[in-house]
Amino acid sequence: VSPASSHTSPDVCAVSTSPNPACTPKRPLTAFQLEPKAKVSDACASYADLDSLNTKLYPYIRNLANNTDFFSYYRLNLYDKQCPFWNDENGLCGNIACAVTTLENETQIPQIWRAEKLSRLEGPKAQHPGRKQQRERQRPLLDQLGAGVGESCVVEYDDECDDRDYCVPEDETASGKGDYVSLAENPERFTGYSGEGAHQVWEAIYRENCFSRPATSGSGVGVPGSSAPFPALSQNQAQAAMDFKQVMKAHDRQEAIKSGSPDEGLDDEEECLEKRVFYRVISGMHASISTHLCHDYLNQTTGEWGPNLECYKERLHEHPERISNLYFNYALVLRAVGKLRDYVQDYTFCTGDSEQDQITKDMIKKLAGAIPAGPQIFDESVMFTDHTADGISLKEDFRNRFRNVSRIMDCVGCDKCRLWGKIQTNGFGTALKVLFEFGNDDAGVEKPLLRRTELVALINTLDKISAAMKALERFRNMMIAERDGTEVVDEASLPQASPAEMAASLDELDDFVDTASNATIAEQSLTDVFWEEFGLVFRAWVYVLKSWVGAPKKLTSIALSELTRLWDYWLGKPMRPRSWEFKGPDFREL
Ligand SMILES: Cc1cc2nc3c(=O)[nH]c(=O)nc-3n(C[C@H](O)[C@H](O)[C@H](O)COP(=O)(O)OP(=O)(O)OC[C@H]3O[C@@H](n4cnc5c(N)ncnc54)[C@H](O)[C@@H]3O)c2cc1C
Repeated sequence: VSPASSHTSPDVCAVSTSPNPACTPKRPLTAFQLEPKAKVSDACASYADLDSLNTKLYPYIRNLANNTDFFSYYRLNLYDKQCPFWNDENGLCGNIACAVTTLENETQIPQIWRAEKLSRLEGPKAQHPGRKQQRERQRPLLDQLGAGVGESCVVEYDDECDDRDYCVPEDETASGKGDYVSLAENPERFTGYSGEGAHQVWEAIYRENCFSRPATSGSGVGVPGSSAPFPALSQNQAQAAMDFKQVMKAHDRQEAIKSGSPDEGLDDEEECLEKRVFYRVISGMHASISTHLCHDYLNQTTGEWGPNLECYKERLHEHPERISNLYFNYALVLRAVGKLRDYVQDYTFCTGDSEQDQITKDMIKKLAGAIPAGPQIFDESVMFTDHTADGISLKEDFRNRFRNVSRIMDCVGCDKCRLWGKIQTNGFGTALKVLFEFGNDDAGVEKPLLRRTELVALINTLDKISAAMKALERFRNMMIAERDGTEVVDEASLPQASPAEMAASLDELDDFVDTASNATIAEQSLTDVFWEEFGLVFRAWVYVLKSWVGAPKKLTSIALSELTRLWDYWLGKPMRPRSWEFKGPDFREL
């Protein structure tokens, strides 16, 4: 299956089973849905809500992830695990030499820019200490990460596995305890990893983990069964949900017939919310990775790092559904972090270092407290309400498949990509664990323990999505500047804070928490809607007028460009590529 065909969004069953009125029924995904006020489908907040929340939280999340010892080091087994899915013998390419080869003419570019070099981990590393050293707790990492690092915040004390995990725990094997690496020194950015190796991994992630029909469960690790639809809803609600599902299916079928594509998969009753959510998590993670690599891109001509607008256009701007999936992930992970508010109260972040422990705890408590409580952003309670006939729950199937994705990460042939791939799958796994195993805020549910690596992965995953949303904002400004021929007004680069600045940012968040705790995501009044529509119409008029005014200049440059091409042709030279194209208007430009 080619990547393109296997990755079309399985958004075929827009089931609105949600009892939460803030969750609107889902429409098929189009660019229209990226209008700021539109709700992110399957989540409960709009793009604008999430953007404004992120503007407040972003510097704070950055600080937490990058400037606390607890959250800026990660333990993982990066080198000793074999890809369990393929090897060279069966003809599929899975080794590093094969995967990291795609910069053209590697030998002619300076060593430092070569993919192999770019993909390597940097900074200090420390080996996981033995149990005896852990027990003594006096600098158990023997200063390997540097003298200034609070080691009691970084070391993960070995404990038992929990069968409610969504990921393969990093300390799974007795022999491979892994290394500690600095996340701040290994930012997620362009590495040059691409080609067959990278595609194979993405394909495996999408293909091996797509939920199959009950009768053909062979490809994944889980065993999907047939689920009874909507047993947790009242009869009327269930009927309404079924009716809605039928209407959406009929619509999708019509669309498929119109577009001439086969009706494959549309009759699959089992293709619903949870399965779509699974796809969206993966695709949103892929979109976040693409955003980071386009935003922190190496220009191999100048040797400078910076945003690459063409990369953004190709991978994201032209695929609004990918951007939508990234926003969806933000809503999901944010909701999970918000749910940790009470949990972290008694959590020990740094054994023996009460000052650092308190700072870290305060920061995460404030962050969790600033996230609107309840299902205003994401309502997990509508998921996993049904059970399969043979007792295997959809949740278990979902969990198994997620574990499989985290195993596939061992097949990534670039160290830095593997590091961030593993962290993010662990981060999403932890978010799912918190959402679906922690009960709802109260309820006396016994909460499973979260390992240090899980918390670190969760916060760093949130940091990655949050930074990706900021990068997308910057790209949007660059697009507008390119269109209008103006300069981009660049925001300050990412914050690097000292402890004093961190304390100040705590105060700022305090103010925000006060406002946020009273606020709900506001329902719009009729007047708001009127002015919003009015503004839209007005901006559309201005847009059309501007286009008319700019038309003579544009037509002249098109004519010139075509004449130059004709001249090339006349001289028998290779024709230079067209510098213009036809494009419909984009709602985001309004
Ligand atoms: C786990 C992992 C981590 C990586 N981390 C990095 C990194 O840190 N830095 C770096 O430079 N490279 C990284 N890569 C490589 C990078 O993701 C791309 O594979 C590479 O840049 C080649 O890009 P491409 O344009 O060929 O398409 P790819 O991104 O490889 O995508 C393959 C196909 O998937 C589909 N697709 C793309 N995006 C989406 C989406 N969001 N949702 C659904 N379908 C989609 C498209 O059909 C596309 O043709 C990583 C790869 C993996 C597997």
